[in-house]
Amino acid sequence: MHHFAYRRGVSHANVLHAEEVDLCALADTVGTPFYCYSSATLERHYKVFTGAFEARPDTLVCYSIKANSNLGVLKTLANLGAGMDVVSEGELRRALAVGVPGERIAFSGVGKTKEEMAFALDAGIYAFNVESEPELRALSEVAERKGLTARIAFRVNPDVDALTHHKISTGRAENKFGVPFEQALSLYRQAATLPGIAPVGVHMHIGSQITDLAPFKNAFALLTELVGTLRNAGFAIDFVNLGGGLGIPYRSDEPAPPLPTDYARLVNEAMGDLDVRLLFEPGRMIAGNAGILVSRVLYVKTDPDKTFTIVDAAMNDLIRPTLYEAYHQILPVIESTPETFTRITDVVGPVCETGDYLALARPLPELHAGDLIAIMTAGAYGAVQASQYNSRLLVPEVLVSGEAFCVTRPRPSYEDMLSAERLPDWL
Ligand SMILES: Cc1ncc(COP(=O)(O)O)c(C=O)c1O
Ligand SMILES: N[C@@H](CCCC[NH3+])C(=O)O
Repeated sequence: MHHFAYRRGVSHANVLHAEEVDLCALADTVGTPFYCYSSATLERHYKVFTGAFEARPDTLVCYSIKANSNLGVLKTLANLGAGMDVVSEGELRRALAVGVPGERIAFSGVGKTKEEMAFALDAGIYAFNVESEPELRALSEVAERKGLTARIAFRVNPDVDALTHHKISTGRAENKFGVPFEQALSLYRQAATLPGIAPVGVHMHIGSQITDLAPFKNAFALLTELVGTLRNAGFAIDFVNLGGGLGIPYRSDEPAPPLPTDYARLVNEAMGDLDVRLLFEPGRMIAGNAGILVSRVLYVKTDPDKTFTIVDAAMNDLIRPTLYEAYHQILPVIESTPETFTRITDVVGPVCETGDYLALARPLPELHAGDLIAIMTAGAYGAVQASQYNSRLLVPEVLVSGEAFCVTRPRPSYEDMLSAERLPDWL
Protein backbone atom coordinates (compact mmCIF):
# COMPACT_ATOMS: atom_id res chain seq x y z
CA MET A 1 0.00 0.00 0.00
CA HIS A 2 1.30 3.34 -0.97
CA HIS A 3 1.27 5.47 2.18
CA PHE A 4 -0.76 8.43 0.95
CA ALA A 5 1.70 10.40 2.80
CA TYR A 6 1.88 13.72 4.47
CA ARG A 7 4.83 13.98 2.19
CA ARG A 8 6.16 16.83 0.13
CA GLY A 9 6.38 16.48 -3.60
CA VAL A 10 4.68 13.17 -4.24
CA SER A 11 6.40 12.23 -7.46
CA HIS A 12 4.81 10.59 -10.44
CA ALA A 13 7.20 7.73 -9.97
CA ASN A 14 5.32 6.71 -6.85
CA VAL A 15 3.90 3.33 -7.58
CA LEU A 16 0.59 2.96 -5.89
CA HIS A 17 0.87 -0.78 -5.58
CA ALA A 18 4.41 -0.66 -4.21
CA GLU A 19 3.46 -1.52 -0.66
CA GLU A 20 1.49 -4.25 0.97
CA VAL A 21 -1.87 -3.92 -0.74
CA ASP A 22 -2.22 -4.27 -4.46
CA LEU A 23 -4.78 -1.72 -5.64
CA CYS A 24 -5.49 -3.72 -8.79
CA ALA A 25 -6.41 -6.78 -6.73
CA LEU A 26 -8.46 -4.61 -4.41
CA ALA A 27 -10.32 -3.11 -7.37
CA ASP A 28 -11.11 -6.60 -8.64
CA THR A 29 -12.42 -7.59 -5.21
CA VAL A 30 -14.39 -4.46 -4.32
CA GLY A 31 -15.26 -3.14 -7.76
CA THR A 32 -14.69 0.45 -8.84
CA PRO A 33 -14.95 3.23 -7.94
CA PHE A 34 -13.97 2.99 -4.29
CA TYR A 35 -12.35 5.11 -1.63
CA CYS A 36 -9.26 3.65 -0.01
CA TYR A 37 -7.88 4.93 3.30
CA SER A 38 -4.54 4.14 4.89
CA SER A 39 -4.56 3.45 8.64
CA ALA A 40 -0.82 4.06 8.86
CA THR A 41 -1.15 7.51 7.29
CA LEU A 42 -4.09 8.49 9.49
CA GLU A 43 -2.08 7.48 12.55
CA ARG A 44 0.99 9.31 11.36
CA HIS A 45 -0.90 12.52 10.66
CA TYR A 46 -2.58 12.43 14.06
CA LYS A 47 0.75 11.86 15.76
CA VAL A 48 2.49 14.59 13.76
CA PHE A 49 -0.20 17.04 14.80
CA THR A 50 -0.37 16.05 18.46
CA GLY A 51 3.43 15.74 18.57
CA ALA A 52 3.73 19.38 17.55
CA PHE A 53 2.00 20.30 20.83
CA GLU A 54 3.74 17.85 23.13
CA ALA A 55 5.05 20.76 25.22
CA ARG A 56 1.42 21.32 26.27
CA PRO A 57 0.38 17.85 27.46
CA ASP A 58 -3.22 18.76 28.27
CA THR A 59 -3.90 19.77 24.64
CA LEU A 60 -7.01 18.12 23.22
CA VAL A 61 -7.02 17.37 19.51
CA CYS A 62 -10.62 16.93 18.36
CA TYR A 63 -10.55 15.41 14.90
CA SER A 64 -13.19 17.18 12.80
CA ILE A 65 -15.53 14.37 11.81
CA LYS A 66 -17.02 16.28 8.89
CA ALA A 67 -13.81 15.70 6.92
CA ASN A 68 -14.25 11.94 6.90
CA SER A 69 -16.80 10.23 9.12
CA ASN A 70 -16.10 6.64 8.11
CA LEU A 71 -16.32 4.53 11.26
CA GLY A 72 -13.05 2.75 10.47
CA VAL A 73 -11.30 6.11 10.20
CA LEU A 74 -12.90 7.33 13.42
CA LYS A 75 -12.02 4.15 15.31
CA THR A 76 -8.40 4.38 14.13
CA LEU A 77 -8.20 7.87 15.61
CA ALA A 78 -10.23 7.07 18.72
CA ASN A 79 -7.79 4.26 19.51
CA LEU A 80 -5.02 6.88 19.58
CA GLY A 81 -6.96 8.92 22.14
CA ALA A 82 -8.31 11.52 19.74
CA GLY A 83 -11.18 13.76 20.71
CA MET A 84 -13.79 14.66 18.10
CA ASP A 85 -15.34 17.85 16.76
CA VAL A 86 -18.96 17.21 15.75
CA VAL A 87 -21.58 19.35 14.04
CA SER A 88 -24.70 17.19 14.25
CA GLU A 89 -26.31 14.45 16.29
CA GLY A 90 -25.30 12.05 13.54
CA GLU A 91 -21.63 12.91 13.96
CA LEU A 92 -21.95 12.81 17.74
CA ARG A 93 -23.45 9.33 17.52
CA ARG A 94 -20.57 8.24 15.30
CA ALA A 95 -18.03 9.53 17.84
CA LEU A 96 -19.80 7.71 20.68
CA ALA A 97 -20.14 4.55 18.56
CA VAL A 98 -16.36 4.26 18.25
CA GLY A 99 -15.90 4.78 21.99
CA VAL A 100 -14.87 8.44 22.20
CA PRO A 101 -15.83 9.63 25.69
CA GLY A 102 -18.13 12.65 25.90
CA GLU A 103 -15.43 14.60 27.71
CA ARG A 104 -13.39 14.62 24.48
CA ILE A 105 -16.17 15.94 22.24
CA ALA A 106 -16.85 19.53 21.16
CA PHE A 107 -20.04 20.47 19.31
CA SER A 108 -19.99 23.26 16.68
CA GLY A 109 -22.50 24.49 14.12
CA VAL A 110 -24.81 27.46 13.61
CA GLY A 111 -28.03 25.45 13.66
CA LYS A 112 -28.01 22.98 16.53
CA THR A 113 -31.57 21.89 17.33
CA LYS A 114 -32.88 21.56 20.88
CA GLU A 115 -33.06 17.80 20.36
CA GLU A 116 -29.38 17.75 19.41
CA MET A 117 -28.52 19.90 22.43
CA ALA A 118 -30.39 17.52 24.73
CA PHE A 119 -28.64 14.50 23.25
CA ALA A 120 -25.24 16.16 23.62
CA LEU A 121 -25.94 17.20 27.23
CA ASP A 122 -26.87 13.61 28.05
CA ALA A 123 -23.63 12.45 26.43
CA GLY A 124 -21.70 14.79 28.77
CA ILE A 125 -19.75 16.52 26.01
CA TYR A 126 -16.78 18.72 26.82
CA ALA A 127 -18.21 21.92 25.35
CA PHE A 128 -20.67 23.53 22.98
CA ASN A 129 -19.28 26.08 20.54
CA VAL A 130 -22.14 28.59 20.59
CA GLU A 131 -22.60 30.66 17.46
CA SER A 132 -25.39 33.14 18.30
CA GLU A 133 -27.39 34.70 21.10
CA PRO A 134 -30.65 32.86 20.24
CA GLU A 135 -28.73 29.58 20.23
CA LEU A 136 -27.38 30.48 23.68
CA ARG A 137 -30.90 30.98 25.01
CA ALA A 138 -32.11 27.72 23.49
CA LEU A 139 -29.21 25.84 25.07
CA SER A 140 -29.90 27.44 28.44
CA GLU A 141 -33.54 26.34 28.26
CA VAL A 142 -32.63 22.77 27.39
CA ALA A 143 -29.91 22.53 30.04
CA GLU A 144 -32.13 24.03 32.75
CA ARG A 145 -34.94 21.61 31.89
CA LYS A 146 -32.52 18.72 32.28
CA GLY A 147 -30.88 20.08 35.41
CA LEU A 148 -27.53 19.98 33.64
CA THR A 149 -24.87 22.57 32.87
CA ALA A 150 -23.54 23.20 29.37
CA ARG A 151 -19.91 24.23 29.21
CA ILE A 152 -19.74 26.73 26.38
CA ALA A 153 -17.31 28.69 24.27
CA PHE A 154 -18.61 31.37 21.98
CA ARG A 155 -17.31 30.93 18.48
CA VAL A 156 -15.93 34.37 17.82
CA ASN A 157 -15.82 35.69 14.26
CA PRO A 158 -12.69 37.85 14.01
CA ASP A 159 -13.41 39.19 10.48
CA VAL A 160 -10.10 37.90 9.18
CA ASP A 161 -9.56 36.84 5.58
CA ALA A 162 -8.24 33.27 5.67
CA LEU A 163 -6.91 33.65 2.09
CA THR A 164 -8.61 30.47 1.00
CA HIS A 165 -11.44 29.60 -1.41
CA HIS A 166 -14.40 31.89 -0.66
CA LYS A 167 -16.73 28.91 -0.12
CA ILE A 168 -14.62 27.58 2.74
CA SER A 169 -13.76 30.85 4.45
CA THR A 170 -15.61 31.07 7.77
CA GLY A 171 -14.06 33.97 9.68
CA ARG A 172 -15.16 37.01 7.64
CA ALA A 173 -17.89 39.29 8.94
CA GLU A 174 -20.10 38.32 5.98
CA ASN A 175 -19.83 34.60 6.79
CA LYS A 176 -22.65 33.06 8.81
CA PHE A 177 -20.34 31.68 11.48
CA GLY A 178 -19.77 32.84 15.03
CA VAL A 179 -20.53 36.02 16.93
CA PRO A 180 -18.94 39.37 16.06
CA PHE A 181 -15.74 40.00 17.98
CA GLU A 182 -17.06 43.34 19.30
CA GLN A 183 -20.13 41.68 20.82
CA ALA A 184 -18.20 38.93 22.58
CA LEU A 185 -17.82 40.53 26.03
CA SER A 186 -21.49 41.44 26.31
CA LEU A 187 -22.52 37.96 25.19
CA TYR A 188 -20.29 36.37 27.85
CA ARG A 189 -21.91 38.67 30.40
CA GLN A 190 -25.34 37.59 29.22
CA ALA A 191 -24.31 33.92 29.27
CA ALA A 192 -23.19 34.25 32.91
CA THR A 193 -26.72 35.27 33.90
CA LEU A 194 -28.42 32.32 32.25
CA PRO A 195 -29.25 29.06 34.03
CA GLY A 196 -27.51 25.92 32.82
CA ILE A 197 -24.68 27.78 31.09
CA ALA A 198 -21.01 27.87 32.09
CA PRO A 199 -19.06 30.23 29.81
CA VAL A 200 -15.61 28.71 30.24
CA GLY A 201 -13.98 28.76 26.82
CA VAL A 202 -13.38 30.72 23.63
CA HIS A 203 -13.57 29.25 20.13
CA MET A 204 -12.49 30.39 16.68
CA HIS A 205 -12.30 28.70 13.28
CA ILE A 206 -11.52 30.96 10.36
CA GLY A 207 -11.66 28.59 7.41
CA SER A 208 -10.23 25.55 5.74
CA GLN A 209 -7.25 24.74 3.48
CA ILE A 210 -5.33 27.70 4.90
CA THR A 211 -1.83 27.69 3.46
CA ASP A 212 -0.55 31.00 4.77
CA LEU A 213 0.05 31.36 8.50
CA ALA A 214 -0.61 35.13 8.54
CA PRO A 215 -4.43 34.86 8.92
CA PHE A 216 -3.99 32.47 11.85
CA LYS A 217 -1.55 34.91 13.40
CA ASN A 218 -3.97 37.82 13.12
CA ALA A 219 -6.93 35.81 14.37
CA PHE A 220 -5.05 34.27 17.30
CA ALA A 221 -3.79 37.69 18.38
CA LEU A 222 -7.40 38.88 18.66
CA LEU A 223 -8.34 35.76 20.53
CA THR A 224 -5.56 36.16 23.08
CA GLU A 225 -6.65 39.74 23.61
CA LEU A 226 -10.22 38.54 24.17
CA VAL A 227 -9.16 35.97 26.76
CA GLY A 228 -7.37 38.75 28.66
CA THR A 229 -10.47 40.97 28.50
CA LEU A 230 -12.72 38.16 29.68
CA ARG A 231 -10.46 37.20 32.55
CA ASN A 232 -10.21 40.83 33.63
CA ALA A 233 -14.00 40.89 33.64
CA GLY A 234 -13.99 37.91 35.99
CA PHE A 235 -14.63 35.00 33.65
CA ALA A 236 -12.82 31.76 34.47
CA ILE A 237 -11.74 30.83 30.94
CA ASP A 238 -10.21 27.39 31.11
CA PHE A 239 -9.87 26.48 27.43
CA VAL A 240 -9.25 28.06 24.06
CA ASN A 241 -10.35 26.17 20.94
CA LEU A 242 -8.32 27.27 17.92
CA GLY A 243 -10.37 25.28 15.41
CA GLY A 244 -8.88 23.54 12.40
CA GLY A 245 -8.06 24.79 8.95
CA LEU A 246 -4.40 23.95 8.40
CA GLY A 247 -3.92 23.36 4.67
CA ILE A 248 -2.33 20.34 3.05
CA PRO A 249 -0.42 19.72 -0.18
CA TYR A 250 -2.68 18.84 -3.12
CA ARG A 251 -0.14 19.37 -5.85
CA SER A 252 3.50 18.52 -6.08
CA ASP A 253 4.36 21.49 -8.32
CA GLU A 254 3.43 24.14 -5.73
CA PRO A 255 5.20 25.17 -2.54
CA ALA A 256 4.15 22.93 0.34
CA PRO A 257 1.90 24.50 2.97
CA PRO A 258 3.27 25.10 6.47
CA LEU A 259 3.98 22.03 8.55
CA PRO A 260 2.15 21.34 11.81
CA THR A 261 5.38 22.25 13.60
CA ASP A 262 5.37 25.71 11.92
CA TYR A 263 1.74 26.12 12.92
CA ALA A 264 2.50 25.00 16.50
CA ARG A 265 5.31 27.54 16.75
CA LEU A 266 2.89 30.26 15.71
CA VAL A 267 0.29 29.06 18.21
CA ASN A 268 2.84 29.05 21.02
CA GLU A 269 3.95 32.55 20.13
CA ALA A 270 0.37 33.81 19.96
CA MET A 271 -0.70 32.13 23.19
CA GLY A 272 2.44 33.20 25.05
CA ASP A 273 2.21 32.05 28.63
CA LEU A 274 -1.58 32.12 28.68
CA ASP A 275 -2.55 29.43 31.15
CA VAL A 276 -5.32 27.66 29.26
CA ARG A 277 -6.00 24.24 27.83
CA LEU A 278 -5.75 24.31 24.04
CA LEU A 279 -8.19 22.49 21.77
CA PHE A 280 -7.80 21.97 18.03
CA GLU A 281 -10.19 20.70 15.38
CA PRO A 282 -8.09 19.51 12.44
CA GLY A 283 -9.94 17.58 9.75
CA ARG A 284 -8.30 17.80 6.35
CA MET A 285 -4.80 17.69 7.83
CA ILE A 286 -5.52 14.27 9.33
CA ALA A 287 -7.64 12.66 6.61
CA GLY A 288 -6.88 14.41 3.30
CA ASN A 289 -3.71 12.67 2.27
CA ALA A 290 -4.73 9.42 3.95
CA GLY A 291 -7.22 8.60 1.21
CA ILE A 292 -7.57 8.14 -2.52
CA LEU A 293 -10.45 7.50 -4.85
CA VAL A 294 -9.77 4.61 -7.21
CA SER A 295 -11.61 4.67 -10.51
CA ARG A 296 -11.52 2.76 -13.78
CA VAL A 297 -11.36 4.23 -17.26
CA LEU A 298 -14.53 3.40 -19.18
CA TYR A 299 -13.84 5.05 -22.51
CA VAL A 300 -11.40 7.42 -24.11
CA LYS A 301 -13.23 9.76 -26.47
CA THR A 302 -11.14 11.71 -28.91
CA ASP A 303 -12.87 14.74 -30.40
CA PRO A 304 -11.18 16.88 -33.05
CA ASP A 305 -9.68 19.27 -30.54
CA LYS A 306 -10.04 17.48 -27.24
CA THR A 307 -9.67 14.16 -25.47
CA PHE A 308 -12.08 13.10 -22.76
CA THR A 309 -11.08 10.30 -20.44
CA ILE A 310 -14.40 8.99 -19.18
CA VAL A 311 -14.05 7.20 -15.86
CA ASP A 312 -16.52 5.46 -13.56
CA ALA A 313 -16.16 7.98 -10.70
CA ALA A 314 -18.04 11.25 -11.01
CA MET A 315 -18.86 14.56 -9.39
CA ASN A 316 -21.37 12.85 -7.11
CA ASP A 317 -18.50 10.77 -5.67
CA LEU A 318 -15.99 13.63 -5.39
CA ILE A 319 -17.50 17.07 -5.79
CA ARG A 320 -14.44 19.12 -4.83
CA PRO A 321 -13.11 19.77 -8.37
CA THR A 322 -16.36 21.25 -9.62
CA LEU A 323 -17.51 22.88 -6.38
CA TYR A 324 -14.26 24.58 -5.39
CA GLU A 325 -12.22 24.37 -8.61
CA ALA A 326 -10.06 22.07 -6.50
CA TYR A 327 -7.04 20.32 -7.96
CA HIS A 328 -6.58 16.63 -7.20
CA GLN A 329 -3.54 14.92 -8.57
CA ILE A 330 -4.44 11.93 -10.74
CA LEU A 331 -2.04 9.03 -11.04
CA PRO A 332 -2.41 5.93 -13.15
CA VAL A 333 -2.19 2.75 -11.08
CA ILE A 334 0.68 1.51 -13.15
CA GLU A 335 4.32 2.34 -13.05
CA SER A 336 4.75 5.62 -14.85
CA THR A 337 7.41 8.24 -15.12
CA PRO A 338 6.92 12.01 -15.37
CA GLU A 339 8.01 11.96 -19.04
CA THR A 340 4.93 9.94 -19.97
CA PHE A 341 2.50 12.58 -18.68
CA THR A 342 2.08 14.12 -22.12
CA ARG A 343 -1.55 13.51 -23.13
CA ILE A 344 -3.74 16.47 -22.27
CA THR A 345 -7.20 15.28 -21.31
CA ASP A 346 -10.30 16.16 -19.34
CA VAL A 347 -11.06 13.41 -16.83
CA VAL A 348 -14.84 13.25 -16.62
CA GLY A 349 -17.50 11.04 -15.10
CA PRO A 350 -20.78 9.60 -16.38
CA VAL A 351 -23.04 12.20 -14.70
CA CYS A 352 -25.19 14.36 -16.96
CA GLU A 353 -23.68 17.71 -16.04
CA THR A 354 -21.04 19.72 -17.85
CA GLY A 355 -19.53 20.33 -14.43
CA ASP A 356 -18.97 16.62 -13.95
CA TYR A 357 -15.21 16.46 -14.08
CA LEU A 358 -12.36 15.37 -11.86
CA ALA A 359 -9.70 17.24 -13.82
CA LEU A 360 -9.57 19.60 -16.77
CA ALA A 361 -6.80 19.83 -19.36
CA ARG A 362 -4.62 17.49 -17.35
CA PRO A 363 -1.43 15.94 -18.70
CA LEU A 364 -1.56 12.18 -18.13
CA PRO A 365 0.04 9.15 -19.68
CA GLU A 366 -1.94 7.49 -22.47
CA LEU A 367 -4.84 5.72 -20.80
CA HIS A 368 -7.06 2.98 -22.15
CA ALA A 369 -10.41 1.51 -21.21
CA GLY A 370 -9.96 -0.73 -18.20
CA ASP A 371 -6.99 1.17 -16.72
CA LEU A 372 -7.18 2.18 -13.09
CA ILE A 373 -6.49 5.69 -11.88
CA ALA A 374 -6.05 7.03 -8.37
CA ILE A 375 -7.43 10.44 -7.54
CA MET A 376 -5.13 11.59 -4.79
CA THR A 377 -5.73 13.52 -1.58
CA ALA A 378 -9.36 12.43 -1.52
CA GLY A 379 -9.51 11.35 2.12
CA ALA A 380 -11.05 14.61 3.36
CA TYR A 381 -14.35 16.03 2.10
CA GLY A 382 -14.59 13.21 -0.44
CA ALA A 383 -16.95 10.38 0.53
CA VAL A 384 -18.68 12.59 3.10
CA GLN A 385 -19.85 14.97 0.39
CA ALA A 386 -20.99 12.23 -1.98
CA SER A 387 -24.56 11.98 -3.23
CA GLN A 388 -26.66 9.57 -5.23
CA TYR A 389 -27.22 12.07 -8.04
CA ASN A 390 -28.23 10.33 -11.26
CA SER A 391 -29.29 7.40 -9.02
CA ARG A 392 -25.70 6.31 -8.74
CA LEU A 393 -24.86 4.14 -5.74
CA LEU A 394 -22.58 5.57 -3.06
CA VAL A 395 -19.12 4.14 -3.53
CA PRO A 396 -17.61 1.74 -1.01
CA GLU A 397 -14.93 2.75 1.46
CA VAL A 398 -11.99 0.49 2.24
CA LEU A 399 -9.58 0.84 5.15
CA VAL A 400 -6.15 -0.69 4.69
CA SER A 401 -3.66 -1.59 7.38
CA GLY A 402 -0.48 -3.29 6.26
CA GLU A 403 -1.59 -6.31 4.30
CA ALA A 404 -5.09 -6.27 5.76
CA PHE A 405 -8.06 -4.48 4.28
CA CYS A 406 -11.65 -4.06 5.39
CA VAL A 407 -14.55 -2.77 3.35
CA THR A 408 -15.77 -0.51 6.13
CA ARG A 409 -18.72 0.71 4.10
CA PRO A 410 -19.87 -1.70 1.44
CA ARG A 411 -21.42 -0.67 -1.82
CA PRO A 412 -25.20 -0.66 -1.39
CA SER A 413 -27.32 -2.58 -3.86
CA TYR A 414 -29.91 -1.19 -6.24
CA GLU A 415 -32.47 -3.14 -4.20
CA ASP A 416 -31.37 -1.15 -1.10
CA MET A 417 -31.74 2.05 -3.05
CA LEU A 418 -35.26 1.26 -4.25
CA SER A 419 -36.48 -0.21 -0.97
CA ALA A 420 -35.47 2.95 0.92
CA GLU A 421 -38.38 4.79 -0.70
CA ARG A 422 -42.17 4.51 -0.39
CA LEU A 423 -44.91 5.14 -2.90
CA PRO A 424 -48.04 6.99 -1.73
CA ASP A 425 -51.12 4.77 -1.60
CA TRP A 426 -52.94 6.95 -4.15
CA LEU A 427 -50.58 5.92 -6.91
C1 LIG B 1 -15.85 24.50 13.29
C2 LIG B 1 -14.92 23.75 12.42
N1 LIG B 1 -13.89 23.11 12.97
C3 LIG B 1 -13.02 22.39 12.22
C4 LIG B 1 -13.15 22.29 10.87
C5 LIG B 1 -12.17 21.46 10.12
O1 LIG B 1 -11.43 22.19 9.22
P1 LIG B 1 -10.22 21.56 8.45
O2 LIG B 1 -10.69 20.30 7.83
O3 LIG B 1 -9.86 22.58 7.46
O4 LIG B 1 -9.13 21.31 9.45
C6 LIG B 1 -14.20 22.97 10.23
C7 LIG B 1 -14.30 23.00 8.75
O5 LIG B 1 -13.84 23.96 8.15
C8 LIG B 1 -15.12 23.69 11.03
O6 LIG B 1 -16.16 24.32 10.46
N1 LIG C 1 -15.87 20.85 2.04
C1 LIG C 1 -14.74 21.75 1.97
C2 LIG C 1 -14.21 22.09 3.34
C3 LIG C 1 -15.27 22.64 4.22
C4 LIG C 1 -14.82 22.76 5.60
C5 LIG C 1 -15.97 22.76 6.53
N2 LIG C 1 -16.15 23.98 7.28
C6 LIG C 1 -13.67 21.17 1.06
O1 LIG C 1 -13.87 20.14 0.48
O2 LIG C 1 -12.63 21.76 0.90
